[in-house]
This record gives sequence, structure tokens and C-alpha cells, in this order.
Amino acid sequence: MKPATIGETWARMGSTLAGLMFLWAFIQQFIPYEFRRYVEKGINRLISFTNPYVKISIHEHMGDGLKRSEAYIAVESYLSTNTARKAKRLKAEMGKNNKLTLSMDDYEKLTDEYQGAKVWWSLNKIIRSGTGSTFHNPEPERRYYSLTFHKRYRELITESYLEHVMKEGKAMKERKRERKLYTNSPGYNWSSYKSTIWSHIAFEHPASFQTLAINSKQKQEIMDDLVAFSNGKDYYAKIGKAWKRGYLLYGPPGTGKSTMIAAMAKLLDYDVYDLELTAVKDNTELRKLLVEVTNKSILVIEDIDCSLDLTGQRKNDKAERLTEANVGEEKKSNDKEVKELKTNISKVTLSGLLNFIDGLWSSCGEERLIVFTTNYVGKLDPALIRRGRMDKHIKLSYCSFDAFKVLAKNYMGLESHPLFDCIQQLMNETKMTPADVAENLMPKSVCNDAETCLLNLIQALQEVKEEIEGPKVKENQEVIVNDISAKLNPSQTSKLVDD
Ligand SMILES: Nc1ncnc2c1ncn2[C@@H]1O[C@H](COP(=O)(O)OP(=O)(O)OP(=O)(O)O)[C@@H](O)[C@H]1O
Repeated sequence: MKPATIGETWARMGSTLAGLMFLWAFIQQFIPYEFRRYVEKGINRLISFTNPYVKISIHEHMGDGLKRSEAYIAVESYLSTNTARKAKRLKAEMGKNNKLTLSMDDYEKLTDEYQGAKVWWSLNKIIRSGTGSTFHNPEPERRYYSLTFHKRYRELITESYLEHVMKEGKAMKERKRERKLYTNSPGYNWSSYKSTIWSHIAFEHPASFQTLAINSKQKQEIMDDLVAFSNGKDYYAKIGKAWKRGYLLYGPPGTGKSTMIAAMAKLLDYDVYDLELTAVKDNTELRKLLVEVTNKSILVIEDIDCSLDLTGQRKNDKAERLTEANVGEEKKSNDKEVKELKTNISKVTLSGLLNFIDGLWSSCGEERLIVFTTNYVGKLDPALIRRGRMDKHIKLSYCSFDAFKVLAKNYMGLESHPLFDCIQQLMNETKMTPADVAENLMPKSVCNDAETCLLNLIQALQEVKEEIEGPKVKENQEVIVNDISAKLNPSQTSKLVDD
């Protein structure tokens, strides 16, 4: 008799297995549940006894279903380097600097070798039919990586290879890291998540400390403080303090508080979590949001004076005013607004916020900055900004000549100009925010050159000064400017005088 080919053997095995399964399904109907469980357990044990391969699963989400597992993220980036070379089915996504990044597609398999041991990775998913996206289950699909290897490598894989994957994966993730801007604001529903969870976009704010227009001494001091913080892991551990630091940025609108936060994030390569407190329903929701904040991040609460209990009160007042004005045609729209205002009143309390920042963040997470901004530092509850909670108080003020020089370099590439003296003198006598100075330095038409922009600024500064000191100032100042400008460009001078 002719020996069976490999194909025939597989076919025979397949049909035998199918027959056995059919038989088992048939028998199951007649045997009690307990006995069935017993038989199934035995079969499983027999399979694992005869199967020489070990399987480890690494799931994407932690037990609570909210947080992505760090192990999963590390495996994902570890495998991404092999993916482009080895995998046949790839997933492409837009990554850092608008570059496409490739990763394994669902159900794809990859092999890897480590100290002579061959392992197999695959990306699988569990689809939970019938479940929708909810707060607790943001995704109905749950992905997980499976690692399969021969049992003779058990020790090598569990004690050495997995550690190697975690370490390499984390390092790669760090190198490819793209800074993100997270927000909980319902108006910015960038992802499919519900409004109460953070949604994010890539954070590509162009501001840096180099372009930030503040006094150079103050700038250097802040930068040194930030760098010392980010290198301070051992120091914080030694003194027994949680590795976090609070900054209070205060000053009039347009002095660069938001710009400084962007510069901080760029300097340290941190993510930014912009917490809109008025969109947080209550302390429970606040807790959920804060638990989600990752390490190496800045938690920002802007205009803190407008965000806490005060806001509730303000909204209540407005709701009452609208209710009183409920007459005529406006009634319908007022009713709607009153309803929205009443339902949107945040119940987050100052003590709730402080408890979470002090308690929760001290017991979990590290390398985090908290930044509060306000235009009115005097309005804040001293408990909120005491040292230890807000460690560094930074005052951002009107544009100094030092700060102006940074803006002149940013906007016009100018390091010096004969008109700078006049600007310096006016800046010492007036108050103008960097935002207003910057606006005046922007060319108003394509043909505007640097000198025209500087003259625009001088004119604006004169107007501010005039408001403070009266019109006589303008006359005196014009004489000085005209003297300088006449030497530079006569046509510009007449323009200024005419204005
Ligand atoms: N110190 C600064 N350095 C560089 N640019 C600045 C500075 N201050 C303001 N600007 C410019 O003005 C614009 C507004 O500044 P920014 O939003 O940072 O001010 P702010 O203090 O946060 O204001 P607000 O209190 O109203 O939020 C910025 O887009 C930036 O171009």
C-alpha cells in the first residue's frame, strides 16, 4: 500500500477531529453540566500537556477599561520597528511631523528572535457584540497582543525577553513621542469619546522660551527652575516629596500666560492637559479626569478665579436674570439658555480640587506640573496658592524694553534700529501688553517694512501715553520721532505727522 502524503494525513486528521467534535456536541446534550465541565477541564489539561507552546496575552486596557496598559503601549512601539520590515499587513497612521507611522494590522503575526529563541507575536481583538461606547467602556473592541514561544524558553522569555521588550519599547516610544494637547471641554470633541473624557490633538504650538517676550533674567530663572524639576527624580525621592510642582502665572490679559505654558511644554517635552473646570460636573468626575493624566505632563487650569464656586454663582445669577427677562419673543431662547445654564453649573469645590491635587497626585504619578493662570491674583483663595501647592508664583507684566527686543527679533528679525531708543523711552513711560506690541509690529500690508512697523508701534505707544498724560505728550514725542525718522526716511515722517 502506498504511504499517505502529508496533505492526506492532514485531511484525515481534520475529518477525524471534526467527527470527534460532532460526537462531543451530540453527547453533551445527554450528560450533566458538572460532568461536562470535568471532561472539558481534562481535555484542556491534556492539550496543554501535549502542546509544547506557552502563550502570554497583553491586553490594551487595564481592569477598569479606561486606562491603556503601559505594557501594551511598550509592546506596540517595540514591534513597530519590525513591522515595516516583516509584517505583510500594516496599518498606517499620521504621526509626528506629519510622517506616516506603520504598525501591525489586526490579526497579523510577526516573529522575533532573542538569544537564539524564536517567538511569535500576534495582534488580536475581542469584539463585544451589542455593547456601545460608554464612559466605562470607551471601545467595544478590546485588542491584545499574544506572545507564543516554546516552553523550553520559558525562563529566558519571562525573566529576560519581556523586560527587554518593555525597556526597548518605552525608549522607542519616548523617541517617537509627539506632544499632545488634551482637553475635557465639551466644545472640542476631537475624538469619539464622550465629553467627560479627555480628547486630544497633536500639540504643535510654535511658542518657545526663545520667542517668549519677557525680561531675560526672569526667563532664565524660570527655565532653570523647570530643568531642575525635570532632572529632580532622585532629589524629590530623597526629600520624600511627590515629584510635582505648581506654578501660578498671573498678570493682565495678553501678557503671555498661555504662551508661557506652550513654551514650558516645549522645553520639557511634556503633554498639556487643559482642564476646563466649568465643564466638570462634580468632584467625582474631576477625580476620573485627574486619574487619567499621564506622567510628563502639565495640568493647566486657566483663569482659575473664574472656574471654581464663583462660576456657579455667576451662572446662577445669569440664569436668574434671564428668567426675569422672560417676556415676548425672547422667551423661547431665554428658556433654553436658562435650562442649559442650570444644568451646566459645576459642583466642583475648592476643597475637592485641593484634595485631589495634594492626595491623588502625591500617591500616584510623577513628573507633573500644575499651572494655574489668573488675571486677578488678589481674588484667589490663599489656600489655593500657598507655597507647596503653587510653588512658584510668576508675574507676567506689561512689555519691557527687554521683552520688546525679543518681539522685534521674532517679528522683524531686527536686533537694533535707530528708532529703538525712542521706543525704549516710551516703554518706560507707558504700559502696553506684549500682545498689543506684537500686534503693532505685524505688517499691515505686504509692502510694510520694518521701519513702518516700528513707527506704527511708536504711534500706538504715544496714544497710550496721551491717554494717561494728555495731548501735550504727543507733540513732544513727535518732535523726537520726526528728528530720527527724517534722517531715515522723509516720506515715513510726513506720514506719521499727518496721522
Ligand atoms: N510674553 C509674550 N511673548 C511673546 N508673545 C506674546 C507674549 N504675550 C503675549 N504674546 C502674544 O499675544 C498673544 C496673546 O497672548 P497670551 O494668550 O499668551 O496671553 P495671556 O496672558 O494668556 O492672555 P489671557 O489672560 O487673556 O488668556 C499670543 O498669541 C502671543 O502672540
